[in-house]
Amino acid sequence: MDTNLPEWRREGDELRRTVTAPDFPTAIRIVDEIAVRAEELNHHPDIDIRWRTLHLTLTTHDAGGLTDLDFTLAAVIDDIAARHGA
Ligand SMILES: C[C@H](O)[C@H](O)[C@H]1CNC2=NC(N)=NC(=O)C2=N1
Repeated sequence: MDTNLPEWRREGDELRRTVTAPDFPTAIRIVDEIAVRAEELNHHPDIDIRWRTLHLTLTTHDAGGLTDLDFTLAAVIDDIAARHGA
């Protein structure tokens, strides 16, 4: 990555990251915290929940590609995940 986001991979116009939480309730708490911050930023990830594993995809639909908001939200998600031991 060209930014300091080693957990994320770039696939076309998207950033993707997998988060593995310690257990399912923690995974849901992570999603809930992401939801709060996503609303504040008015920027929303696609989230696929599989037991304690979250597959997150970021892109800016309005722009048809990646913008600063995607990289900002990626860093926010990294912080939330780290605080939950994920
Ligand atoms: C109208 C509103 O600002 C847009 O629909 C926002 C909402 N959240 C969004 N989230 C994401 N990931 N991409 C967008 O383009 C986007 N657009």
